Amino acid sequence: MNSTVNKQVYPERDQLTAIYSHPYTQTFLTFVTVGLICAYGAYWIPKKRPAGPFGLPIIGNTLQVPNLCTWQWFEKMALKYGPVAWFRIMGENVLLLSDPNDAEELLAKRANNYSARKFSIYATHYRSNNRRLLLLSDGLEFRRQRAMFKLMFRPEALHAYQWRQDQQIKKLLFDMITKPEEYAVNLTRFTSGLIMGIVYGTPVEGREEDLNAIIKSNKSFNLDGLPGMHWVDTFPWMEKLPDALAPWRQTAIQKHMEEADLFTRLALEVKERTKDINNEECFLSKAWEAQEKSGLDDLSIAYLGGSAFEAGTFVSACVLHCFMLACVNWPNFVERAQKELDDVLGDSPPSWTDRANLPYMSAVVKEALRWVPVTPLAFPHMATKDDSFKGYEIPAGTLIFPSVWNMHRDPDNFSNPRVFEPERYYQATPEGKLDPEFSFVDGHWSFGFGRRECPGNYVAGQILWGAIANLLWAFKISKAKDDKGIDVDVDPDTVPWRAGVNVEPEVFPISIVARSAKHADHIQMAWARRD
Ligand code: HEM
Repeated sequence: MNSTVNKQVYPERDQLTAIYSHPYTQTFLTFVTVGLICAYGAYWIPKKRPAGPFGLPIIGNTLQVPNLCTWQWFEKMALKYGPVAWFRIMGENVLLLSDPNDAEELLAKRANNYSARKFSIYATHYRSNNRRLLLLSDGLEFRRQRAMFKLMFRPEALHAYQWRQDQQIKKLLFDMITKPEEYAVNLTRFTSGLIMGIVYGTPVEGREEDLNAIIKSNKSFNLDGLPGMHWVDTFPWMEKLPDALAPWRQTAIQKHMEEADLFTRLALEVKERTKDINNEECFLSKAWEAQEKSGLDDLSIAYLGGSAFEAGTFVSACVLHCFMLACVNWPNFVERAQKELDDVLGDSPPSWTDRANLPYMSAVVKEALRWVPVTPLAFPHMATKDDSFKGYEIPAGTLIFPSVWNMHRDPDNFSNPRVFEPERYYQATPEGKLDPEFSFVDGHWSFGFGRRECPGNYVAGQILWGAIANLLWAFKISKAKDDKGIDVDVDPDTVPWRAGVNVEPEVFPISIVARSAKHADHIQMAWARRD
C-alpha cells in the first residue's frame, strides 16, 4: 500500500499529524507536561520529612499509637527513628523531638513560629469559650492571661503563699501518720488544699463539694483536651452540621456552662471578700484588683482561677507520688537527706526559710522533677507557618511533641538516667550552703519550653520542696513487708502507671511510719495547735 492510498483512506490522520507537529502545539504540550510533572512533584513525591513509622493511607499512624503510656511508645519510636521523628496521627502531622537542643531551637529560639496550640473546635471553642490558657494561641487574651500568671507567681511574690503552705503541711503530716494506707489520696488532698488556698484564699475543709466539682470538671477536660479526641477536630466540616446531627456540640456547651458557673461563683466569692480590708490576699484577689489594668473580663478571671487549679494540683501530686516510689527504691538518698535535716535542724521540722542551709534537699526536689517528668510529652506546640529544620520541611499546622521523658532518660544528657540520684543537682557553696544560683527551673525540661513554659514553675518548686522536706523529716519511708516479713519490691521499670496527660504510678505497697516517738508527738501537736 502506498502513501497516496493511505491519504485517501485516512485523510484525518494527515491533518492530525500536521497539528501535532506544529511548533505552537509542541510548545503547549511541553508546558502541560512540565506542569504535570511539577504538580506530581508537589503533591505526590514524598517531602523531605524526618524518618518515622510507615502509616496507612488517610489514617497514617493513628492505630499504632497506644491509648495508655503513649510516652513509652514514643521512647521506642525515638530509639528506632532517631531524635527527630515524623508521624501522622488523627489527620495531623506530628514531629517528635527527643533532643533538648532541638526542642530549645524550635520551641524557644524560634518561639515566634512555635508557640501556638492546635485550635480545637470542641475543647478550645465550645468547651472553654476561648478562655482556657492552656489551649489559647498567641493573641490578646493569651498575652493578658500569661502576664497575670507571671506577675502572681514570680519568685518575689511567693512569700505571700508561705503561711498557707505551712498550714497544709501540718495537715499532710497528720493525714500520713493517721492514714498511711491512703498515702496517694493524702498527697492529692495536700496539693488541692494548698492550691485552693493560693488561688481562692479559702481552706478546703468544708468545701469538699466544690473541690469534687473541680476535680470532675478537670477529669473530663483532661480527656476532651487530648488532640484528636473529637471527630469535629479531624473533620471541621462537621461544625456546620445542624444541632440535630451534632449532639457533641450541646454536650460541649453544657460542660462549658457547668464549669464556667463553678469558676465564676468561686471567683465572685473572692471578689466579694476583697471589700473587707482584713481579707487575706490570694491569686484571684490580686487578679480582681488588677482587672482594669489587665483588661481581662470577668469570665477570663474566673478561668484564670480554674486554670491555675487544674494545671497545678494534679501534676504536683503526681510528682510527689513518683517521689514516694523513688524513696522505696533508693534508700541511700533518703538517709543522706535525713542526716542533713538532723545535722542542721535537730528535731525541728524544716520550713522554706531553712532552704539555704539544706542544699541536698533542694537537689532531691530537682531530681524528683527529672526522674519521672510527670508531663512526659509536655503539651504539644503548633507550627504557625511553614519552616525547615535540619534539612526537613515542617509545614504550618505541624504539632510538635517534645518528649521530655526521652530527654530525661537519655544517658547523653544524664548519667544512669533511670537511677534517682540527687547528687547530680547538688549545688553548694564551700561553706555547705545552697548555692545562691541554684534554681528548680533549669537543668531539666519538666516545665516545658519557650513562651509556653509552665507559668507556675516557681510556685511548684516551693510546694514540692515544702512537702518533700517535711515528709523526709517526719517519716521512715520504705518498702512494705509481706506476711512473712519480706520486703515487697516495687520496680519502677515495671510498676503499672495511671496514665493521662499527667502520669503517676498506680497505688503501690509502701511503709510510712514516724521516724521516732518525738516526731510522732510533734506531728500530732502541730495539728492539734493549728490556727
Ligand atoms: C510540678 C509541678 C508542675 C509541672 C511539672 C508542670 C508542667 C507544665 C508543663 C509541661 C506545661 C506545658 C508547657 C509547654 O507547653 O511547653 C505546663 C503548663 C501550665 N502550667 Fe504547669 N506544671 C506544674 C505546676 C503548675 C502549677 C503549680 C501551676 C499554677 C498554679 C501551673 C500552671 C500552668 C499553666 C496555667 C499552664 C499553661 C500555660 C500555657 O499554655 O501557656 N503549673 N505546666
